[in-house]
Amino acid sequence: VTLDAVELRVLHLPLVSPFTTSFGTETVREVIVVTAETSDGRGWGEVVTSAEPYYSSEYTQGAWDVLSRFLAPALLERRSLAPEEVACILDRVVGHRMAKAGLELAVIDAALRAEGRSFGQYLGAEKTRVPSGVSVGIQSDPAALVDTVGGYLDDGYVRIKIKIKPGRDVADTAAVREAFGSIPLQVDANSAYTLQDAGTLAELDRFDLLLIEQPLQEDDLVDHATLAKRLHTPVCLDESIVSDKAAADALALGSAAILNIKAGRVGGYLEALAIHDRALAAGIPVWCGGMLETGIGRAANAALAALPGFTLPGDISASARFYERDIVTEPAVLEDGHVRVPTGDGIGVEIDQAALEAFTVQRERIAR
Ligand SMILES: O=C(O)CCC(=O)N[C@@H](C(=O)O)c1ccccc1
Repeated sequence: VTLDAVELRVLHLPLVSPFTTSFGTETVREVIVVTAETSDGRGWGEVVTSAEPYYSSEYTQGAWDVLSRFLAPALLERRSLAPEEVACILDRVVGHRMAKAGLELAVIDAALRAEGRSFGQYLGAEKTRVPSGVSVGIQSDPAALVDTVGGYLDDGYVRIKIKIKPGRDVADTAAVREAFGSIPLQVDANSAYTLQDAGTLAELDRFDLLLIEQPLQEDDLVDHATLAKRLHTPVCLDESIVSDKAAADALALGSAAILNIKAGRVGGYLEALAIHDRALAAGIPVWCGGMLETGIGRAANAALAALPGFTLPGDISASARFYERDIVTEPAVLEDGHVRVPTGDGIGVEIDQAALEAFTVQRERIAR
């Protein structure tokens, strides 16, 4: 494609309910939508940063700055480029993986729409729908957690993930097990523990969990391997897996038995595909993580989750789990516990321009 301009928009999307994790509470999702304007038409991508750098070092205004001053200009300098070249062209910039991922998806989407090819077909998707897991934030107390989980089970979600942190872990997990029996259940600590908490984490072994996600810090690959030897519950990594190289190191060290793959966290869907292929070859199950995506990222994630190595339900919930109004004309819906893989050209969703305008709080167009 020949890239003529890149448009950046910061959106503020109100969440239907506060979302609390071990690093804080979000009530409004601040996200960047990237539009690639090419000679063959437009494509869309999404930067999955939060307003604050609490999940990782990236945050929305930082992503905005690096996209505006470095990443978009680097692509615009090229007369024409193939989507597969984007990561390499942006490699000069260190880090800023979520920003890079959003820009890469917009270019891929534009190229595929022009070719009349779906993102699922491009990645090698093998399913037409994917099982939908739901991520449940930390609630006011275990009883409230049970109520919230009950609601999502009634909606049909096939897997429950609850957030935990020190003091809100064993009792909460016990309450969910007590109320709902042997439903597929996993916990996500978002790095809230240290090796000293191994005893507490070992208490979770009695709940027959699918996995415990990211108990320690992002750069604790060796400590996660040490912890894994003391737990029966499989350790899954999220924040630590920032690239295919990090995935290789984590598997070599025994830091993780399962991987959560998020295209934004690793720098793009092509890097995510490489990690999928590596895990598949190693017999390591993977699942698709979520970053409260709008319909743009949600559609792309559904295609990614349809690859053969994604054998565990991902955090691909219905759009309505987070948003009253999405920015695509066909928000993801839950049908019999599954979300459809879009079959249209590119990521297979159309932008609801009115909604996009309504939620836009900042906009910039960077032309060649
Ligand atoms: O279903 C979703 O989109 C949210 C899944 C989820 O829990 N995301 C968590 C995470 O740690 O994975 C998150 C929330 C906010 C910001 C970053 C990450």
